[in-house]
Amino acid sequence: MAGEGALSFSVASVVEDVLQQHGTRLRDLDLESRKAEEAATRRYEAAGWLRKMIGVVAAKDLPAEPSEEEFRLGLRSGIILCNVLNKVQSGAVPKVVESPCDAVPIPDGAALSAFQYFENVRNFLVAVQEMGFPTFEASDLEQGGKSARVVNCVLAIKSYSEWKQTGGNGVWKFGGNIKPTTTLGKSFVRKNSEPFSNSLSRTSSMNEKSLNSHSSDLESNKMSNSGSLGMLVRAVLLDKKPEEVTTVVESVLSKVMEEFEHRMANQYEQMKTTPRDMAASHGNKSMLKFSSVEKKAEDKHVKATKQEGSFHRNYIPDEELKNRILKQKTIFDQQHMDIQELKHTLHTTKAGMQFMQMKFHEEFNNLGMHVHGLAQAASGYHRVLEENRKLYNQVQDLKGSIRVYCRVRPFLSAKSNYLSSVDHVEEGIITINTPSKYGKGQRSFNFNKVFEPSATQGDVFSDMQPLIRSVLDGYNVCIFAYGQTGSGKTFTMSGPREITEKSQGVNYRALRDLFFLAEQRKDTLRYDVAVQMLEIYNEQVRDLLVTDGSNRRYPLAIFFIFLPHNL
Ligand SMILES: Nc1ncnc2c1ncn2[C@@H]1O[C@H](COP(=O)(O)OP(=O)(O)OP(=O)(O)O)[C@@H](O)[C@H]1O
Repeated sequence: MAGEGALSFSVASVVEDVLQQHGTRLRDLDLESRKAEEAATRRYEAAGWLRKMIGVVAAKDLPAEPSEEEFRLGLRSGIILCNVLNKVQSGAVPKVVESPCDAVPIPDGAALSAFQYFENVRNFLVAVQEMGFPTFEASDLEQGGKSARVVNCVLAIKSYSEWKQTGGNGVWKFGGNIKPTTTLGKSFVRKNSEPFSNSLSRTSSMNEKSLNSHSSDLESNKMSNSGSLGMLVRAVLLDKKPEEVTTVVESVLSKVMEEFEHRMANQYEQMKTTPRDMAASHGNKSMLKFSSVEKKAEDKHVKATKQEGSFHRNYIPDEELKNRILKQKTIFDQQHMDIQELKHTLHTTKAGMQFMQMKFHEEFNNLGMHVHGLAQAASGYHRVLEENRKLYNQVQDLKGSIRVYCRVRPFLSAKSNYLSSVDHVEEGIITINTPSKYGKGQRSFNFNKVFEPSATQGDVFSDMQPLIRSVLDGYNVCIFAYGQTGSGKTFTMSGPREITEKSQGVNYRALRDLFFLAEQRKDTLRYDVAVQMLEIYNEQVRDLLVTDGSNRRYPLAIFFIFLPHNL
């Protein structure tokens, strides 16, 4: 269809232009003879088709190639026309009056009976008009020289019949008009259809030219153009010298090519415009139902066709248009499905988020309750701890604010054979053998605890250790050693000359415990540690940690010792 549309321009008019350029005798050409030839071709086609439709016998009055007069006489009874129309559209003419004396030919020029005239031809014309075909006047069959409109009407019926035989797909077109598939509306009737009448008077207006050149159907137009073109070419070449023929032919061909390209460009532009219009209407209202969009596109197309009467509009391929609409519908449906799927996903995600938010709040509340419980437990723990400390220190008090321990130093290696004055040790009581003038005597002394010579440094410190904790709880504690020279005071408090971890005395062990406990409690308590070291010797007190090098001694009279006591 597109190809036909592109090539459907009047080739004759193009040739005409070329001939005018070459100064030929175009104006002298016999236009009338050309018209007559064209009319004859169309008439033969109409007659041939009518004969074919009703059979040679029934069409005996209509020759295969009738003159204009033979054509008129063959059809004026209306019988052939009515029968053919009924074959094309069953029951189109309800009643057909056959000739009263069929065997007797009707004399030329003899008028038919009024009965036949009005019944057949009028019924035929009414039916034709109702079906939307180009019609003619009944008098056209009574007067000579008016058969062109009759021919046009017959060819229109022929075109419709062929369209129906091919399946009746899409819309039926004839002479630039669109005929609906179901009903044939009166709005498509054209009464003054002179085929190819203006093929040689080419105008600058594309629309006018289209209307003129397509007043008959496309096929007949092609044939007419072919015949006309042949005549033109022959006429031109007859009075041309042989050397001029090449130039003229070249000009004709180049002009035809130029016109062809021009028409192709126009056709292409229109094909681009139509989908763009549809796309615009689809794009702006993409969410509307497709049916309404389709209807709008159809309406727009029909309106444009009616208003503009553009030939090219009619040649927009219907199948291609349908395919495009179907394709766009498929894309639209797919996008609609995608949107639905996205909506579903969004809904699911939203529900998931809400569920997670609810869970989060639930767990956050649980955590808060748990933390609250822990805080209460911690508060209780601190109360219990405080109670524990009090009880602990009370135990230390009960053990005695002043405790006196006795440690018996073992014999030094050089005096290992000596006899010990200690008789025995029992439950904090040490019994000493004391010589007297009355014989050997014994004296016993009570202590909080008596450490025998076998007691280790660790054994001695184990009884001091609870007091170290009381220091960190705010109690004052004093631990000192008392005894004669060489009895082991330094050994007990510090250790031997070479100190190991095992031989460390009370001072090292007490300080280690103090720092260990301070480290344990660093999250809740902070301790400041200060050291002072004094020597009391020969009734003199000496500061052992002075850093200025002085060796000052203080009289013992001003020195007081405060014993550890519960504050
Ligand atoms: N429990 C003990 N086990 C083994 N050796 C000990 C013990 N106690 C003391 N000694 C040893 O006895 C010696 C004297 O001890 P130490 O120097 O401690 O006595 P001291 O009381 O400090 O004397 P001073 O008052 O003269 O300073 C040292 O050689 C020490 O190693």
